[in-house]
Amino acid sequence: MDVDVTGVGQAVSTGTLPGWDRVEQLVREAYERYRGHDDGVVADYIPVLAEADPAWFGLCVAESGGQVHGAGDEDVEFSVQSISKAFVYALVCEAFGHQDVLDRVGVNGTGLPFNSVMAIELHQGHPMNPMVNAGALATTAMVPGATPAEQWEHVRTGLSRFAGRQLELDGVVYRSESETNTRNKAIARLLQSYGRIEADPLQVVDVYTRQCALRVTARDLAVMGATLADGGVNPITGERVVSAHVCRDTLAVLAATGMYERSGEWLFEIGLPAKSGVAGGIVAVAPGKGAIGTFSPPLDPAGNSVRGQRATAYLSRTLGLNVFASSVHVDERQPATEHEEGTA
Ligand SMILES: NC(=O)CC[C@H](N)C(=O)O
Repeated sequence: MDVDVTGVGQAVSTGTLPGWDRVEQLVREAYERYRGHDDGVVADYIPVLAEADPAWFGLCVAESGGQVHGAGDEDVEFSVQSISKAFVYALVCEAFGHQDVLDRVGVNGTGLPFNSVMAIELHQGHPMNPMVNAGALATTAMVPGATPAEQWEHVRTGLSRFAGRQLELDGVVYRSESETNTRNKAIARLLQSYGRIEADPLQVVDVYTRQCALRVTARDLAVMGATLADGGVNPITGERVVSAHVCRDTLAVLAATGMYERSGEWLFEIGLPAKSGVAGGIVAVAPGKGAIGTFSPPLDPAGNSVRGQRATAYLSRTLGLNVFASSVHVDERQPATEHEEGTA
């Protein structure tokens, strides 16, 4: 609803920050601004990911009220990869309460790459947080289900409820990663050796590999993120997926660790809990307001999409989303951040 709250005949959207009344325009602007940027490298350690078109670029903003605004390749499907870690973590917290997961997995950054084995050794087998592979494997091991097939179904239906549509496995990505994921198998065995997982490590890796191969779009990511922003209620379907408490905990973990070893810089500049995946997706969540989903395959050395980071930084500033900003006004004079300029 638009009402005149300015007294001078200017319509302002209610219940949101000033930038939201031109969100449609800003999404298009972000697309135009970054579509020509071609820095970054498409991931190839999962062989099939190397076939992605480096020009793909889609973005989408989903508001808590259910409005969705997209641009570019917003409906191109890609594998969710590590972004699944955030939502599986939420599902496991919903099932067991966060304390159990906190004790087993932790919430502190490792300062090391997402697939680091050294990080596990440095912390006596503690996986440290659910957003690196060790912690994600320990989290997936906790997913409810009597068999790996039941656990996989719990993950697939759970992530589908976040997205508000049935998500499907990308069989090609699943097989490609299954044939090459010796490192994740080693990480799972290492966790087993430290008594951190009791289930069969290879079966845990298999469920984890499937969860990473679920197909999503930038639009799905925006809706999934907006469900976390909304305290666990999907803004499109109206379904409660997880509790508000679980959302709060998940967003705190994302703020601390979601962008790998660049999480501190990201939070400092962009001020939003976020999660990235090596296929090129990023979801960034503005609690109580909505979420931004982006997709573009070329990555920086930490594994975060280059165009996705820049577009999210731009939208965070222009929509006034930084969670640490005290003002409810979007400061037009606020300079562009290094992430937007590509100098970060
Ligand atoms: N950062 C990522 O997206 C990594 C996910 C990938 N499936 C892996 O385990 O290596």
